[in-house]
Amino acid sequence: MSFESALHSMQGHPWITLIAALFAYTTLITLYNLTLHPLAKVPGPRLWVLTRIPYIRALVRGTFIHDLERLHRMYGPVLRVSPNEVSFACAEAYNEILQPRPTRYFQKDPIWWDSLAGKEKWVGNLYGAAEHSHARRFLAAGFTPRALKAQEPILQRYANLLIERLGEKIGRRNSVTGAGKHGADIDIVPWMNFTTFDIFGDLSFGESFECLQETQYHPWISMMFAHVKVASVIAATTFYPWMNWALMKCIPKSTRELQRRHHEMIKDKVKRRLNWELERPDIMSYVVGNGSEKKQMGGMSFDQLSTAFSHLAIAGSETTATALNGTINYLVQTPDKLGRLVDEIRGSFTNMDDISLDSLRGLPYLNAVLNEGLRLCPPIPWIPGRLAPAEGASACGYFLPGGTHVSIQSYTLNRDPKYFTNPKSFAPERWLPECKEDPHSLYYNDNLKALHPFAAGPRACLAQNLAWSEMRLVLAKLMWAFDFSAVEDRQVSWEDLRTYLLVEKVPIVVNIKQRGDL
Ligand code: HEM
Repeated sequence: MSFESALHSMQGHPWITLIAALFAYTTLITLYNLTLHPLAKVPGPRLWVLTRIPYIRALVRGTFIHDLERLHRMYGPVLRVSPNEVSFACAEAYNEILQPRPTRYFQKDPIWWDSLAGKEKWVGNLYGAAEHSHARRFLAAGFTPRALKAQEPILQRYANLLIERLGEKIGRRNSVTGAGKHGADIDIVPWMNFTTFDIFGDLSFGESFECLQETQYHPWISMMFAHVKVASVIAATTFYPWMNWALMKCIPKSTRELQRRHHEMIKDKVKRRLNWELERPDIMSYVVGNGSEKKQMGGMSFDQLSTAFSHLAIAGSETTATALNGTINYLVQTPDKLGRLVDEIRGSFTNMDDISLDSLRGLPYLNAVLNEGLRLCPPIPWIPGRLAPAEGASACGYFLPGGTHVSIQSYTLNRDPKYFTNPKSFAPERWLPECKEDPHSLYYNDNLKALHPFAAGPRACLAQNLAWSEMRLVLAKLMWAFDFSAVEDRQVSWEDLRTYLLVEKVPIVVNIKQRGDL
């Protein structure tokens, strides 16, 4: 049959025509994506290159970082993960993508950042360079080393409260079970979150979330955790507007109402804080001024200020808590490292009250342990959502046409043997200065500069000083006051945890007892 007669016989059969047209379209798109597309030379698995479905499936199932690690190991550090998205697992990407040049600015991708943060803008999702740096300047003053020094009493108060409450819990458990010197098996995950949320609440609103006091999550925090999982699904579907529309329709009215009420609660907290006449060197004071010297709120409206602080609460608490959870989980599974850390802390201080932020900065093993914890358990395991500039740009040797979606896989990179010897082992020693000076050291060739848990460039984490201070203080006081050990049959493998933008919460149960020698 000739082509004309085939066409002729289709007339009067609209379904056949439709199916043939779809088939022809799909074949052309497939051929284009594989051969003529500007990203055709970037390696990647066929199914991912041709459609976004495997990508969305991985996000929804929480296996994204593990799937991408596996694919990067197969295809290399630059990977095409959908028709128009490239994932990078090479250290240069932090510089080439996150450090803007006059002719090259990878802006944040609204697909990701609007779904994560909502339409109301704050520093995390202001896309233009100028508006972002304006907003960041106002907040940054509250996170400088000088500001932190003034905030230290607040950090100390909650670290001490954590030790007190844990001590009570161990005591109560022992009196019930009669376990005495065996201590108690405790899930540390909520405890780390209680502490970091309470610190952030006090530093921002002048009132904690009372988690340590009540030994339970504030309902607002539970809702935020649930939202992060949902946001990951929402972000995944935003690539297909119809899918996103359908999903949004499925969100029950009651959930929207809950969100609205919680937003109102944050507004109330901000309102109360704004009415203070007290001089107080907290984060909010740098934005709104102190006492009678109220400023212009950094040019922000009241709603913007509330939105900013409601996002900061999660950016600033969940991340630090995850790093601590992951680090303690690795520590109890490596008793020799745990012992060395305990010796360093207990050998450096006579009283717990002597432990100060200044003194902790100089403890080499503590800092090495935390760097290693951040390497293996990065609280933000991948830097999602950047867009190649309209004129296109190169990164890690590949040209990316304008509008290409890009991301950096920190989790994959941190476990790459090219950068770290025995990459899956928890080895704080690699961070000690003596390893870098001794060519016989196992870790001499490690590329420590490949680690960027706080990202890089003008949008790098605004509060690295605060995060480091909290992590050092909480870990040091825990090690000073208690003896930790693993609980048989309750060990968690960090590599098995699912990730929905943030790492899933599973109980990390460890044995804690009052230190015996006090
Ligand atoms: C261990 C703890 C923390 C880690 C690993 C961490 C990591 C990061 C990373 C990777 C980014 C960049 C995200 C991106 O651009 O895609 C970021 C941004 C940010 N972080 Fe953190 N963070 C931590 C703690 C905190 C704390 C305690 C706060 C505040 C109280 C905070 C506030 C912010 C803010 C405001 C941004 C956005 C900065 C901007 O867009 O200019 N973070 N953080």
